[in-house]
Amino acid sequence: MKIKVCVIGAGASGLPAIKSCIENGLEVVCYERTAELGGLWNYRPNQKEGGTVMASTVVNTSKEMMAYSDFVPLDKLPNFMHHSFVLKYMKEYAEKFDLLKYIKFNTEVKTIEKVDGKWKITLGNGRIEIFDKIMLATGHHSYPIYPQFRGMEVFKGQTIHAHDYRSYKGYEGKDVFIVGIGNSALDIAVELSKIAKSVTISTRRGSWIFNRCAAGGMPYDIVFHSRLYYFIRKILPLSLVNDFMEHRLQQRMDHDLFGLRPNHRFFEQHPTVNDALANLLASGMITVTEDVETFEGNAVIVKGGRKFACDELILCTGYTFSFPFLKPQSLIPIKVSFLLYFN
Ligand SMILES: NC(=O)C1=CN([C@@H]2O[C@H](COP(=O)(O)OP(=O)(O)OC[C@H]3O[C@@H](n4cnc5c(N)ncnc54)[C@H](OP(=O)(O)O)[C@@H]3O)[C@@H](O)[C@H]2O)C=CC1
Repeated sequence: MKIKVCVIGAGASGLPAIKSCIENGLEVVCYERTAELGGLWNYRPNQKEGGTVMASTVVNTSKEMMAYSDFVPLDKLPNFMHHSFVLKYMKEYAEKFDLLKYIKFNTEVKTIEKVDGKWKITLGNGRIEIFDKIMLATGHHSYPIYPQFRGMEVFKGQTIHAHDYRSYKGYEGKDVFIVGIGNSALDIAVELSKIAKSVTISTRRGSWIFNRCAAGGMPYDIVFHSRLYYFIRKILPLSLVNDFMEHRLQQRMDHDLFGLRPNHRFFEQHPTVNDALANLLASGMITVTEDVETFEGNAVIVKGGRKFACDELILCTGYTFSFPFLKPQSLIPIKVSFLLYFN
């Protein structure tokens, strides 16, 4: 008898998971909560639950590095794709390998329990299904982290998390204050710098800012995975490789001048990728400042005492993992979310 596998989520991971099951002779069913595949890449402006990209998102991994190894993206596609191209690519992948027939759309998984060594799945419509194995492919951009800052209760402006940001509309002429310096923060800051009255980014420890392309226009992530780079990283001490990278980044933008230099070395953290920030800092359209200290009615005060007018506070403070449908939650212990990527 065939092993019965349930894949939950028809996004970037769910699709190849279905394909692998078929290739390995397993019986597979995929449950997808929404009406379309693509997960995060399925842009839904009015989406509240789950995650979705913003209207202008261009992925910061090159198509050469993010592609499925068995489905090469078309040459005519740009190296760094707008989210609509990413979604189209995923749809073509699903069609090419005939995956759609395994996906039950508009089907939410309510609970997953382990009963007598099998997985009991209760669906939104109350139906119960039993599987031998499950694969969770539900993404990790659904549960935003909301930091609590001192004095936040007196703030009279509007507060949202990057999770709920879709486009620049509504921010025209506003004083915008952004917390965090990850990729969400910089994509939003760059977009709003063109239309807002002011855009300030607050960071508690800075970041190395990296460009999509290396000198000569080759995507950096391809250069990094070349044999030459692997060789260099193997023979040289990491501190020297860090020195080299940091020197290159300093040549593009002085991280000290703009208060961006972090305590960590380049290869110690996920880098922030942004091509426009350097110019916008140099032209005063974006300001970088210290960590938040407290709030006033329509202002944010940062450590050291500087005060910034603020109508719109955007928390770009990242995400946590959660699998609320697991009963009990301890079925997958989450100690450090980072581990889930690698284990
Ligand atoms: N164009 C693209 O391809 C995009 C890709 N992404 C990806 O999505 C993922 C999520 O990105 P993102 O949403 O930026 O989240 P990240 O987790 O990458 O960044 C969160 C930021 O918030 C800061 N932060 C967290 N908590 C606090 C706090 N209490 N006070 C002050 N600062 C805080 C962090 O600072 P600290 O470092 O000090 O912890 C960090 O700067 C990443 O993998 C990113 O690469 C996101 C947007 C666009």
